[in-house]
Amino acid sequence: MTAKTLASLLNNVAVQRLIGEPLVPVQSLTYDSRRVEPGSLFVAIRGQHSDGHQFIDQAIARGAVAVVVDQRYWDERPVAVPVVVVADSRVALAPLAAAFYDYPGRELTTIGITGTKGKSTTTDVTAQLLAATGRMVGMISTVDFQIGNRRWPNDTRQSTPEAPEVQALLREMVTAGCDTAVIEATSHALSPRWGRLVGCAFAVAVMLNIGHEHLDYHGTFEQYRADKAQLFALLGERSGSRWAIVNADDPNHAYFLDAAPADAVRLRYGLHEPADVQGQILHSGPMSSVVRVTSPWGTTDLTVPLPGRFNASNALAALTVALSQGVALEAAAAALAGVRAPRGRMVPIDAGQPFAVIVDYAHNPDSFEQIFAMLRPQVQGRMIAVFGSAGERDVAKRAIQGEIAGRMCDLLVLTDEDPRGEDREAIIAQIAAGAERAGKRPGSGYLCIPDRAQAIRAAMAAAQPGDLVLLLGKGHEGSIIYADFSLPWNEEREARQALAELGYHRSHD
Ligand SMILES: CC(=O)N[C@H]1[C@@H](OP(=O)(O)OP(=O)(O)OC[C@H]2O[C@@H](n3ccc(=O)[nH]c3=O)[C@H](O)[C@@H]2O)O[C@H](CO)[C@@H](O)[C@@H]1O[C@H](C)C(=O)N[C@@H](C)C(=O)N[C@H](CCC(=O)O)C(=O)O
Repeated sequence: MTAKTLASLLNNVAVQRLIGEPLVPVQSLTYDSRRVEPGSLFVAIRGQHSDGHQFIDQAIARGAVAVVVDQRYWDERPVAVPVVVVADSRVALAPLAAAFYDYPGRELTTIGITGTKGKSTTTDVTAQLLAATGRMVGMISTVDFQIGNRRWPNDTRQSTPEAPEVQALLREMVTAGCDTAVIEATSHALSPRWGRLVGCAFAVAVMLNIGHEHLDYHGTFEQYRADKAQLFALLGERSGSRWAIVNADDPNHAYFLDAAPADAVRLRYGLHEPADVQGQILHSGPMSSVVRVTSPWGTTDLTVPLPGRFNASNALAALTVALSQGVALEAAAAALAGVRAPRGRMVPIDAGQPFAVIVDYAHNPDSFEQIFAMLRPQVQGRMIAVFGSAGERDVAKRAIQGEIAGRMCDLLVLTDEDPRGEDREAIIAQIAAGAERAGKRPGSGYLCIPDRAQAIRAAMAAAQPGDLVLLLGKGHEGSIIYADFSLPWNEEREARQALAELGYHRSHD
């Protein structure tokens, strides 16, 4: 980026005082002193573990040309470079970043997707759908980042990264020729306490569903809902057309529509309640579903190559976004039939075998409950689950996972997840204790096979036509961590390999 003056970055920032030269040129922007380079503006943030204000000297030593401090935490100590005192430095980060990167969101059709469940999948599916129908798409999701044809894993440990990362990615998208950005918008990111997505100039806001989650952060359900609804308020940053898209099946949908600017186009999609884009499930299986869609743009039958009714709803959300952006219904339906699940998220593995295989990242009691409850009604045969539990992490959950899986599945194959420094057999024994509580017995109800490759093979060998084999807990992760080494791992590839060994080779799923 070309240098900007400090003063030119402060337009939408609640500045209380500016001490020193306002026209100092700024070459980069960071909230981490360890990433400061000569010419950086360092934004000091008080966090949960440390206070960025303590690293101001370190930042200046590394070449920071100015600092932004939070009036609540700055001790007024003299600083050798210009200082901007703001009301809340965490909140200042997004407007600073948007200004620094020259508001790239305004040059894109920015699409924000929020909800409690299904954000990553819907973000990915929407990006795939728009790309397949001719858009040049960028994406920011928990699993991957994408700019045009380039895709790489999101290693930030955040679903919605901090504002400087978001704005830098959006600028890269513009430079690469993208016209559209699909952004997974978490409640943390949207919360006015953080406001990471301020400045994105959203053209489309999508609400998938609202459950009770993250109440430790938001305090109450009402606050959680209000924080998520910020996405719809952010449509107000956009000049020109904007769309507010909600799931009519969620009882909170009207609340979200109310948060959107009065002139935003409002669209509801739904499988059950009356909606503009109305879906009716004609068939729903463990690996795919067929949905009849009736909409102002016409009627068609949609093949959704993703497991579960829940994904039929997510697909309708993606379809509604595409329709709002002028994609013809038939073209959108054809593109949807070819989408893939994001890496490790409910990925059906179809090599032509007579039983279903799904790879998913589910690795805690909550996600176990959900995935089993969702898939159970769709499985004619038995449900076989392969999973483990992480070493050196939450010990209490192991037996609970075993108990839930024992209650809801027919056969469990207990194996390694990431044993780390712990005894792998001991972890498995703790899971097995939970399975025993649910009435499972070794041999008939559960098998203990620490070697994950062998465990997958044992599950496949046990599967009969109509059964479902669920491979859980690894998802997109690229390794199994042991005490002294990491075993490179690719669950999808391992599943395909195991199926190939049984004689099932079809690869174009
Ligand atoms: C728990 C939490 O909210 N953590 C966030 C927080 O970290 P923290 O409070 O621990 O930061 P800290 O270590 O105390 O440091 C405070 C400040 O000093 C800086 N620092 C620190 C050390 C140093 O040498 N120099 C320096 O400048 C840090 O860069 C930081 O700016 O501040 C960091 C910088 O802003 C965030 O990156 C970090 O997000 C972490 C990675 C995180 O996990 N956040 C979660 C809560 C999150 O954002 N989740 C949402 C939703 C997830 C969901 O829906 O499931 C998401 O969008 O991912």
